[in-house]
Amino acid sequence: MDTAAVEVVDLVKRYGTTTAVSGLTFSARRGAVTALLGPNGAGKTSTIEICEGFRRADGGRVRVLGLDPVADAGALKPRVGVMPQSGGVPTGARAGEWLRLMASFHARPVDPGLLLERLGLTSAARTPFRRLSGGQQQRLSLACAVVGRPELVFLDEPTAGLDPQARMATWDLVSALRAAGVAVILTTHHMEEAERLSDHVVIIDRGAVVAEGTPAELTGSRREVCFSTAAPVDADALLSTLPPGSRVGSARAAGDRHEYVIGTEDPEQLGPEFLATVTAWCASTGVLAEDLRVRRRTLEDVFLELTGRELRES
Ligand SMILES: Nc1ncnc2c1ncn2[C@@H]1O[C@H](COP(=O)(O)OP(=O)(O)OP(=O)(O)O)[C@@H](O)[C@H]1O
Repeated sequence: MDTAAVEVVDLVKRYGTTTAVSGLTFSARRGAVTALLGPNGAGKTSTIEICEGFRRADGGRVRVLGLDPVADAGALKPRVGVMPQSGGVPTGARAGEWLRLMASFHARPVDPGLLLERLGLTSAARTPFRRLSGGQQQRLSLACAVVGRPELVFLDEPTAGLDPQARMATWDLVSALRAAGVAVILTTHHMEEAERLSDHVVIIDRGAVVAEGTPAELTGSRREVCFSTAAPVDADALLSTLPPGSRVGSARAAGDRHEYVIGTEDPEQLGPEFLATVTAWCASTGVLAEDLRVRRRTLEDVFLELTGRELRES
């Protein structure tokens, strides 16, 4: 079948006078990871909860596996896994027992013991949900979402608050789901998570899509030269020694340092010679460029350029 896993067209969601989602359109392919990336309050959870059938839209059209998430909820339930941002498990339920119960509702579940092991939860199998750490609760919730071998899973902020090891385990599981042909839709405000995991990134701000594409399409596979100095430098003078199309991406004071980002319009231009020209100019003007490096443009940079604001929480 060729239909998208999820199709959202002109979605609108209001809470009283707040418009949380205002005309949002995107689609997510089967067998691919789609990330909804945006800052807090961008409308990601509202969107995903409408797709899950938990909330009703005030406008627009949503199809999940070709069906209506509210009218066809019964048909979708066994085919779709949901990991909410929090909750979903009774506080007194023991982790292992709850997961086995969830598995029993499905015709061909994953072995709950293996899933617990994979997510580092084996030693917590007999612990009631309320006694699990926040990270363990999240991983149990993820296990519940995938135990029934769904065709599509929604993961709302799956790694928020996880330690690096648990985050890796979650990322590995998402990659394995994708390899098994599952469509994964996740929300995140971590650009690294979106970049590392996703085939398709939908950048959302104030309830609407501001850009979308593969991580490489969005960042343009661009590189930039960054460095910092103790005193301000004449960036225009530096630019005059660089090839046409070079530009100062940013020049700003950060504490008692001055930080510079130099880029090019044509990604091919930023090679070894470009870097040598920067360092030669620094040498000729007596500037010590500290923390000098060539880095790839990130989704964070893209978001900043598009909205003038930072993606990360302050
Ligand atoms: N139940 C609700 N009642 C009133 N306002 C709400 C409700 N849920 C969300 N909002 C508001 O709608 C906007 C979008 O919220 P939403 O949770 O969808 O964004 P988000 O991108 O998922 O943010 P976060 O990363 O913080 O979860 C915010 O301004 C939020 O305060």
